[in-house]
Formats: sequence, structure tokens, C-alpha cells
Amino acid sequence: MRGLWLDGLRVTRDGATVVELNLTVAPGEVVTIMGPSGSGKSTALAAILGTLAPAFRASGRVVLDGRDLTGRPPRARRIGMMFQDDVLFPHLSVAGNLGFGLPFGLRGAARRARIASALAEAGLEGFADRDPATLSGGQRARVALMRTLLAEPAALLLDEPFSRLDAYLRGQIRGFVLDRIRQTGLPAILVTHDAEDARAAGGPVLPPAP
Ligand SMILES: Nc1ncnc2c1ncn2[C@@H]1O[C@H](COP(=O)(O)OP(=O)(O)OP(=O)(O)O)[C@@H](O)[C@H]1O
Repeated sequence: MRGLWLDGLRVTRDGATVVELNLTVAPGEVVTIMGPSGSGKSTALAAILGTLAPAFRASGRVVLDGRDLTGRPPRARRIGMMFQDDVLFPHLSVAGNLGFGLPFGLRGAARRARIASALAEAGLEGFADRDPATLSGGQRARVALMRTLLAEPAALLLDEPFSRLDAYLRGQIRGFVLDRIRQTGLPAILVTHDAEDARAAGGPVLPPAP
């Protein structure tokens, strides 16, 4: 079955449940998780990604496109992540940052072609050699998303990815991200405090059930 399935995923700390999720996310669908600060949203994403802090224990299963990811290391899960403070590496050019998303063995013309098409998709032709410090917030956010997508993830997790952007940019970048999700057909989970984000995402909205 294609898509992301959280089959009784439960995270505990000192024996107490922090968060529990039972849901399926279809290809190209965005499920939004909204809830108060400290309700376990980021913890749930870390459990899906396989990066839980040692204080937590996870049970249940994470199944992606029919693969049971339980117990697999993060890099083997093929899950892309976009954070609120997604930083670009300051010592690399924009192209160098995008290249970081690419498979390690990809070199030469094939590598350059993938980077050029990502730049074009992000509306950033001619930006390959730019220092990331000279980009606007919206340009940086687009490069960060394209870097994540170049790694060819099979699902996407978004943790408050728009919250540092002003209202105008927020709408623009949100549209860009949601378009990419629909085009790539990735199942996605969006954590946000913003009702407009949830509405634009168009999918189910869940509280993280304690
Ligand atoms: N590394 C950690 N070790 C121990 N407890 C932690 C750790 N990280 C988070 N917690 C606790 O786990 C609970 C859930 O935190 P989490 O960050 O998942 O909430 P959140 O819903 O994402 O909050 P916010 O909206 O503020 O980002 C909180 O009580 C938090 O204090």
C-alpha cells in the first residue's frame, strides 16, 4: 500500500504517554497536526523520523509504502524533513547546498543537471553560485525545500516550516510547498499553530492525542 501509515504509534517518557497517533496519509495528502505547545507534536515527528531523544520510548509501527520502518535508522527511512529554522550551510553556495540533498555517488553532468532543474523549479535560475547569506527569507526556504526533495524522500514531515516568515511570504512559500507535495505525490504531515496553514493544506486536521 502506498502512503504513510502510523499504526498505533505511541511515545512514552517515564512510563507516561506523551503522544499517540493512528493515521494513514495517502500519496499527495497533507495531514495537519495542531495542538498546544508541549503537546508532543515535534516528538511525534521525531518518532516517525527515528530521531527520538533517549528519554523517550516508542511503540507501534511506522509503515511507508508497505515498508515497516520500525527500528530502522533515520537515513534508511527515506523521510524528508523541513524545519522552522531550516538553515543552509553558510560555507557552501546555493548549488552546493542543493547538492547536499543528492545521492552521494551522483557526480559531474548528472549532478549539475539535477541542481539546475531544482533551481528552475524554485524560480532561482542564475542563483547557483550565490552565497546563501545573500538570499531573501523566501528564497532560502525554497532552497531548503528543494534540498530536501532532491534526496528523493518517500514522505515529507514539516515542523512549523513557515512560522518565521512574514504574512505575505508565508502565503507564497506555503503555496510553493503544497504545490511540490501535490506534484511529487508524497504523503506529508504538517505541524503548525496556524489555522490558515491547516486550511490551505486541505487534508484532515488532528490534535496530537495524549
Ligand atoms: N529531549 C527531551 N527530553 C525530555 N523531554 C523532552 C525532550 N524534548 C521534549 N520533551 C518534552 O516532551 C513533551 C512534548 O514536547 P514537544 O516538543 O514534542 O511538544 P510540541 O507539541 O512540539 O511543542 P511546541 O509547539 O512548543 O513545539 C514536552 O513536555 C517537552 O518538555
